[in-house]
Amino acid sequence: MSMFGGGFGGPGGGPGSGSPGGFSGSGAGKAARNQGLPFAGIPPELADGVARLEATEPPVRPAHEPFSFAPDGGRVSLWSLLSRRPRLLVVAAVAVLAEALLLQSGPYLVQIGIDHGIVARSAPVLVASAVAFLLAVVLTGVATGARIRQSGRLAAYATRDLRVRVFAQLQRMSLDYYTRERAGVTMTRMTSDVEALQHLLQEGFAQFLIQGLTMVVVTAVLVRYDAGLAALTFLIVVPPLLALTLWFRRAADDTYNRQRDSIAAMFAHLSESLYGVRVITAYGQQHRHVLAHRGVVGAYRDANDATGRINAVYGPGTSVIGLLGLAALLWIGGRMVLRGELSIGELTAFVLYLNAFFLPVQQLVQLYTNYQQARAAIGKLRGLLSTPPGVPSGEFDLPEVRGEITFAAVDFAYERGRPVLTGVSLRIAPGETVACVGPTGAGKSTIAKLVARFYDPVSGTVEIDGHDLRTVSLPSLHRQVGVVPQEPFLFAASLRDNLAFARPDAGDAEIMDAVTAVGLDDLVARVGLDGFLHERGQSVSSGERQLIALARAVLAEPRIVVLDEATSSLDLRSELRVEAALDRLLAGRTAILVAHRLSTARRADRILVVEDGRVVESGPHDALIAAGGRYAAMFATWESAIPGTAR
Ligand SMILES: Nc1ncnc2c1ncn2[C@@H]1O[C@H](COP(=O)(O)OP(=O)(O)OP(=O)(O)O)[C@@H](O)[C@H]1O
Repeated sequence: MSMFGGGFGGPGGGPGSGSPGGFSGSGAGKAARNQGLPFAGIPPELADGVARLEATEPPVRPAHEPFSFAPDGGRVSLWSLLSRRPRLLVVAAVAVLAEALLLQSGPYLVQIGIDHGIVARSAPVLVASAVAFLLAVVLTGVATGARIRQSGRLAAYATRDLRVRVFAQLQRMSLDYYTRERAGVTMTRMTSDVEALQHLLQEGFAQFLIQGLTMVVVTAVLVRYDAGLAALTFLIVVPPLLALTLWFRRAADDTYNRQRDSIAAMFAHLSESLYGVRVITAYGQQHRHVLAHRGVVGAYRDANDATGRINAVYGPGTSVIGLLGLAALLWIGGRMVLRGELSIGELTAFVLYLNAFFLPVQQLVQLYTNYQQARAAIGKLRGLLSTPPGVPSGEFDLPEVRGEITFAAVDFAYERGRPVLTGVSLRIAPGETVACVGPTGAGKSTIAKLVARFYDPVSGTVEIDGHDLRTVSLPSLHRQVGVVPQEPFLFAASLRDNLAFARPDAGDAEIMDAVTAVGLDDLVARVGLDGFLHERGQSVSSGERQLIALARAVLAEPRIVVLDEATSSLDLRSELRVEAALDRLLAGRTAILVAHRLSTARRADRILVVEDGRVVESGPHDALIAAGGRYAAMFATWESAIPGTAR
């Protein structure tokens, strides 16, 4: 899009020149005018070309995905994932059934060919059985193709559903979850854990059915050929196989859980190191981090080693049991052929079928490993999905509020036994601006967080216009409470998307109003509304980040503003711009500010001094100065420390 705005602006405006033009002619025209260039408009042949291209595009259905704050419940199983698309499931199951049955016709046709063709010296029977064999091979190929395609689609849908469901749950979780859980662990749930399931769903589900069915069919056929021989063979094979499988299951439970946990630890360390790369580089701690990573990767290696060890026993163990069964069959069956109780064709078919019995056992061993892995992954996902949000949404839709905030005897603690706020009671009138000041760690930000309902009080209530926030629905609350955090977060997206984050439907004119209100016009002129901001806003200055956050809040038009003032100091010009933007944002709104600069606090209607989780003083700047209490002392210290603080 910026190509149109920049590219046609004139000789000086290359695609990278970043003029603010959008696709619309007016935006591009404005850009050109800003540069003092005549705007030639979009050439008609280009516009026609775009129209033709649009006409050939298939209609795009808007994405539909219901979302609510109702707890997920965490019921997730392989069956629940597959059964959400019953039609696809039935088609896949039919393909599996056809494949399994067709696979079993081979040994039977071989037996007919030997006994009734070769031994009976009948060429037509031999040819007929050979043709039938060929046909069975072709049909098996077709059924296998259909099975792979359908089960692949089924797995792709099931994992897509699961990913979206887990993501929705993450959106539902409140801040306490994100404090507790490391980002890397959450990433593992979404990547490695879901992938472990995908593998099983894609191949495992069909293979389980095919191999299971094969075993049932083969058992029936073997019994029909010679019930005694079949019973004897199973007696030799089944008990040791069962014992080995039970041992494997117990051992796998533990080792695969360890594997999941160690992958999560590895991702957690990786993501933290990526986020913290600037600190690591600044303090030259790369080597220490490499060693630490070696530690977590080593734990993952150990877990893989453990799974490898148990697989090294289980896989060959089942093979040996199968081969011993085959040897026993040859010995017993061979003697029966010698005694004339069994034809040579029947023994051949018996041996082939027994082979066909053990092939699935081998496959099932592999699948069982996948299954154990997937079971561990499901356990972890279930844990995440069944975690209720610490701050559940209420039912009541908050109507348009006047903006009165009341704290009634509020106690709060992030961790049990470590109180952060004690007995806080206060009332903020509609339209009033209140600034919280006090020593670091006193609980100022916590008061602000309770107003935005990032957390609930341990006891007491926080109310807006007399409505206890616990009863209020979160979307209706967050529509009316705008939060400007201490460190504004910017997404890797265009400036427009970042500004209009709270109101994606806002038009360019509204966005530009907000931009002008906070004095960000020069940034927009430089990078354009379509200009791309890099991850976490690294490509803009810290003052600009603060102004973008303020413009975002202006555009959201909240009744109540909760603002945690940035502690990073700005140059005088930027600070004055931020202060002016703040005035514009707070005008006519109820506001609670966490003020780290007393220059901000003194301009508020009222100041709350917070110490040790209690409000110890409250009043306008002049009154508190006249009272000569803690605020007056803080202010005197601040004034003497910073020269020229008359502002
Ligand atoms: N998520 C959290 N989990 C546990 N303890 C926390 C959490 N957030 C803050 N705290 C603790 O709660 C206390 C109050 O923190 P708060 O952020 O409200 O202080 P503040 O007055 O805003 O400090 P500052 O001026 O440094 O921002 C501090 O002791 C802090 O260590």
